[in-house]
Amino acid sequence: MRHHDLVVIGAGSGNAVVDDSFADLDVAVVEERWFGGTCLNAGCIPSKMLAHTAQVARTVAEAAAYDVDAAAGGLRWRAARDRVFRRLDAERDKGRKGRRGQDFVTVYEGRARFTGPRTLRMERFAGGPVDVRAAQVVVAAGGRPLVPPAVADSGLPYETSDTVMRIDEPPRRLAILGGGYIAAELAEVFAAAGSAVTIVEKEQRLLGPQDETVAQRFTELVRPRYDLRLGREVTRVGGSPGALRLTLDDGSTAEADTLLVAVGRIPNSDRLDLEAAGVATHHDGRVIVDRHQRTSAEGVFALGDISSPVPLKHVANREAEVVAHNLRHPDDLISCDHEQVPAAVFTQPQIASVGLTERQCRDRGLDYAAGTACYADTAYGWAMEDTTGFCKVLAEPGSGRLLGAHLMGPQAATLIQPLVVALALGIDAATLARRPYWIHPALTEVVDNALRDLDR
Ligand SMILES: Cc1cc2nc3c(=O)[nH]c(=O)nc-3n(C[C@H](O)[C@H](O)[C@H](O)COP(=O)(O)OP(=O)(O)OC[C@H]3O[C@@H](n4cnc5c(N)ncnc54)[C@H](O)[C@@H]3O)c2cc1C
Ligand SMILES: NC(=O)c1ccc[n+]([C@@H]2O[C@H](COP(=O)([O-])OP(=O)(O)OC[C@H]3O[C@@H](n4cnc5c(N)ncnc54)[C@H](O)[C@@H]3O)[C@@H](O)[C@H]2O)c1
Repeated sequence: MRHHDLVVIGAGSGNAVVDDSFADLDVAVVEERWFGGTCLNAGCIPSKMLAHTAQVARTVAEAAAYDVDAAAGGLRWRAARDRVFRRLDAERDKGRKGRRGQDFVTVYEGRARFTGPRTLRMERFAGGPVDVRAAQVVVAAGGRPLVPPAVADSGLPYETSDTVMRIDEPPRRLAILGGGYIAAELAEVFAAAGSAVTIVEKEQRLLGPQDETVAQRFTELVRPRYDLRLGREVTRVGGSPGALRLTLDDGSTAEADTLLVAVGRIPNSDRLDLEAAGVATHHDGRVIVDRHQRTSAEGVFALGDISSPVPLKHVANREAEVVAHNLRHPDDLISCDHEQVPAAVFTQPQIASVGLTERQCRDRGLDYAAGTACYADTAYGWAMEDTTGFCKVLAEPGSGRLLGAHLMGPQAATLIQPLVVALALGIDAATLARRPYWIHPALTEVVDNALRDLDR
């Protein structure tokens, strides 16, 4: 049996664990699909590159609002897709080649599964299986799209975020199952590319877990753009490939050429024979880790979507830093928390949040105040002719301790960062508003105004 000092399962965020400080060890990385993982190949990065492209198309289409004459020629899908994936596929290949070129790293291309405590079988695509034993293992195998039985059992074709961004033509009619992150972002991409979009979401609002004002206003803003079927689920997928007929739970129907399934993701823990390794999981399939990212099995760590309560890339990256340190420093372990993780939805308008929502404040019985400000009341908001953007800041009355912040509007994902820093460092609302200067007339004034609104 082959021995390695360290085996990393999954070359997404797991790949970031291994740097030159591991060069004195015998390291193995096993990857069954694509170097760079979901983020690079089918997630954050292509979706944002396409979302930005959609935004450019929309800016051109709305240029008249700024007294600019522009000919809206539409989005050339194939060209945009090829531009995006030419770059990203090259990055993937560079990452793979770089790893293969390191003499302290063995790359296994294939699927890993446990056969016992810290022992694994590498089912290689070429060359047959290899059994290995490792002193330490990092499980970073991520997750995959969840496909409900009504779709899976239909025998009809469907797309997921793994495939839809690489299709040859935008569908004339796209139905999206789910109204969360992926639906919100990719609906805009395909609408800009010319698709008529129907969204079927089981809750009454899109982006339900967002702060209630955000979810409500976003849903209303996009209502004229899409055929929204809210509070509905699909009970049957019928028709034929390219001419699908979705039957919803109220008996209504929706016709589509293509169905995109975006109802959440599940961890890949069920494909690793974790029981053999003594690695325990939560009921939802996530690997159980302590705050040092250690699993229930000695010498086995986990990180990213396979274990995280917050399946986002910046969280996976932070966890990878923690694991990289802890592998090398067993007597000086570091940890990460998931308390105040910011998140953004890259839609038009953008959405960003950190900390508690108003509902969470109420559910926890917290006394809180809300300060709000509109983009339309700032000079740069005037420049942008913005009429819908806002910032809401939640704080403890008296102390001004920040509890949460929610923005919807242009550049929200960037504007929220001072609030993220303040929450992380325990800076109260009044200090954040009054101590630093806020550049005039930048969009950041909407954040300053929301903080000052808490005093009124
Ligand atoms: C469409 C989309 C958009 C997103 N946008 C954002 C965003 O804007 N911002 C953000 O923060 N997050 C975003 N995310 C989430 C983000 O992509 C994930 O949180 C992140 O990629 C998780 O990293 P990971 O390393 O845990 O998993 P992954 O990146 O999925 O990596 C896991 C790797 O393990 C491999 N693997 C799995 N099982 C095995 C096995 N048995 N043997 C060998 N290899 C295996 C897989 O092939 C994969 O390459 C998005 C996700 C999607 C789907
Ligand atoms: N900008 C970002 O950070 C970003 C972008 C895309 C994806 N992601 C990550 O990927 C994950 C997966 O994204 P997602 O959009 O698939 O999941 P999601 O959890 O964001 O949204 C899923 C939606 O589907 C609905 N739903 C569930 N079952 C349904 C059913 N049977 N019928 C109709 N609706 C149903 C849910 O109510 C929910 O609104 C996200 O949770 C996030 O972690 C992040």
